[in-house]
Amino acid sequence: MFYYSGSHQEAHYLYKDFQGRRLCKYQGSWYYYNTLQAVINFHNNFQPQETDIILASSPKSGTTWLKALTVALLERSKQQDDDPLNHPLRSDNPHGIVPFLENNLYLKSSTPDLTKYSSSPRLFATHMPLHTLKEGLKGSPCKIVFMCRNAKDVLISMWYFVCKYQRVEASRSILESLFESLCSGVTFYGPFWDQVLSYWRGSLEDPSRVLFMKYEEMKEEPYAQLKRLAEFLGCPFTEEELESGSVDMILELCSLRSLSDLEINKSGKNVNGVDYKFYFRKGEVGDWKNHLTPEMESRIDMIIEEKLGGSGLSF
Ligand SMILES: Nc1ncnc2c1ncn2[C@@H]1O[C@H](COP(=O)(O)OS(=O)(=O)O)[C@@H](OP(=O)(O)O)[C@H]1O
Repeated sequence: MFYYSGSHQEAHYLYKDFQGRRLCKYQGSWYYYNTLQAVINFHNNFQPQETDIILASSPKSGTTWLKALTVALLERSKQQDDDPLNHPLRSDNPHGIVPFLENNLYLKSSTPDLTKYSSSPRLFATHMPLHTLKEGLKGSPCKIVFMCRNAKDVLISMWYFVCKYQRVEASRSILESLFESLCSGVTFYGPFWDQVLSYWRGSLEDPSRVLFMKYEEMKEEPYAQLKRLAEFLGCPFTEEELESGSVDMILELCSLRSLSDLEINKSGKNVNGVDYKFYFRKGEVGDWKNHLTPEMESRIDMIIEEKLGGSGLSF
């Protein structure tokens, strides 16, 4: 058992993930040890600004897409020239532009280059649940956007990602291990349901501060959802922009096909050495139907009913 003495909270090494890596529980969520250290660093060192924007999500829920869309929205007022080739999304992956708050590489630095969006508003991302995020924000009223995705598609997306990253075949046994972890709640940043519910409730309590978005709705009605995001962030599209097709241009720039076609996303890597191309796959709703057995489907459905029933949130 591991006791984290630098905090009033206890963190226990209680479980191992499907690869045998130890996970510690902290404030109700499971972290690898190095991420837990980064969360503590965030709590201790982060200096929020009121205008900061935090993009939150569960892993494999559309984080890359949300980052790209938000960068593109904010870039409208920052672009110094009209040359589309100078757009930051053409020379860097969204993960290179919007750093995670729980990233030791940034937060341990004595002169932290926290974000390429270092002028107001700064942009950050996180997979932490809302209560853990709020502790580091220290009462700052910054805006938080959460992207949620159907748990079954998240599972399949994670399966493919992990296998590509580990350079192993996407076998049924790995899928079954990930499935068991999802159901037991012992997943990196999990339990999935608790994390999603924290933001769902936060958005109901304070809709001007927490925007709850769904990957499936983004796919279904991208135009309306992008306008919704822009309005929430305080940078709505003007009539002129709407007439000139600005919404569609941003959606096209941030589409999976356009982003994954860029050289940076074909050959680049993130600060942890992960190939950027691994962040792009099919981007489909319902791909789980091709992979989960009826038994797996009904077990997840039962857990969703048990955990989310009565909350008003459904997938
Ligand atoms: N631009 C864009 N549009 C739509 N969908 C996209 C986009 N970029 C990435 N994706 C799909 O999102 C899945 C990866 O999730 P994340 O970006 O949350 O991954 S991560 O948590 O940041 O590692 C993964 O989903 P799956 O295809 O189902 O695996 C990606 O393909």
